[in-house]
Amino acid sequence: MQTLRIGMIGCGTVGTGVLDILHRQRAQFEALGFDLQLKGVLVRDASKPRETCFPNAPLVTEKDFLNEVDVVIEVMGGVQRPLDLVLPALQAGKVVITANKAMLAERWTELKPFAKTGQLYYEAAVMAGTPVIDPLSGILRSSQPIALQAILNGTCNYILTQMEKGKDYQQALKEAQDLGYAEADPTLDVGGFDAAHKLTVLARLAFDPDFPYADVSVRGIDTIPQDAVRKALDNDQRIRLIGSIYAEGGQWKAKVAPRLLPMDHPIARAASGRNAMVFFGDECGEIFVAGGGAGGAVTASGVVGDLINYLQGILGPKPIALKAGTPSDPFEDLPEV
Ligand SMILES: NC(=O)C1=CN([C@@H]2O[C@H](COP(=O)(O)OP(=O)(O)OC[C@H]3O[C@@H](n4cnc5c(N)ncnc54)[C@H](OP(=O)(O)O)[C@@H]3O)[C@@H](O)[C@H]2O)C=CC1
Ligand SMILES: N[C@@H](CC=O)C(=O)O
Repeated sequence: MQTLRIGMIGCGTVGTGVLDILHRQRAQFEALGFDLQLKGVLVRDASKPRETCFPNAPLVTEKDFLNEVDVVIEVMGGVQRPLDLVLPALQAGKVVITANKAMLAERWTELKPFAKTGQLYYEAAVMAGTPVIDPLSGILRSSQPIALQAILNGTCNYILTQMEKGKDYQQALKEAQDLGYAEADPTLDVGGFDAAHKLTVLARLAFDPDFPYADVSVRGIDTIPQDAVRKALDNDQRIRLIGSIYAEGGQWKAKVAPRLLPMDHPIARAASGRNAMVFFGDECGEIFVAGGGAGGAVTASGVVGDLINYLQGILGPKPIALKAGTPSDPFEDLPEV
């Protein structure tokens, strides 16, 4: 049995879920030949009560234990602070698993070299535990990508679904926060920026490794009136916040915007709080993936899935450049709201 020393940064909605899975799945890690040792869990307030089944989780407020681990799991959030914590670990040759799409999108210059070496794992950063990074960096690479369209933010999908049921925007946002879906700053969700972070991660992974976050055109749902949501329903349509990547003039483009979707559109059927993605590839055709996109347990399952991949000898996803091919606008018939 090989000992694997783990250090975790953050123990909130996602971190608590990670601790639970690490405890519940310990037989699986042993079956893979690993004895996992949790050396520390960095938090702001170690005395705060936390609901986790992990016995005696070593909660600390000092980062020194990170020098003594093999794998760092970052589920804290933010941009500069987590980057300052994970970069030394990556530079020391350690593996980093993160759910932090804001850090990935905004500080790619520093992180990309470690994505290239396969030290950086980030399945949970996009669509939580619903697998998209894994297939896009694996089996779907055999196809020339044409376009991608997706619901990438669980909070917005929850809010819009609840507004369809007549609930007020503020009440629906409060519920999404209570469910653990929203970011610490919910402006990131409703303003479309969280979806833009995730779209950037996807764009770099499957289309252009250097796609700039600043090039994503972003609109959110914070100005969508209840009337518009109702009117769409009356016409057998739904308003959803859609992220899209497509080719135009020989270049990849990325856009986040609220759009009108026919009720029977595959991604319009994603239930309250869930995410969905359609990927169009020349050879594979249309591939549809849907599932939980926010919340503690499902996101934690993506994080621990990365750990299991690492333990099985699978490297983190490597970004590869693919030429923008056939000009495509899969949204011709999905008007912006
Ligand atoms: N919630 C979700 O559905 C999803 C979240 N993510 C990403 O996962 C990450 C974590 O999200 P989530 O769990 O919801 O966030 P939470 O706000 O619930 O948890 C954040 C954790 O980080 C700790 N923390 C925050 N700042 C500091 C600091 N300066 N020093 C030490 N510890 C700190 C907090 O400590 P304390 O507990 O003491 O306050 C807390 O344990 C984010 O990057 C988010 O974008 C990704 C996919 C889905
Ligand atoms: N705030 C995010 C959480 C997961 O990434 C969302 O609502 O989708």
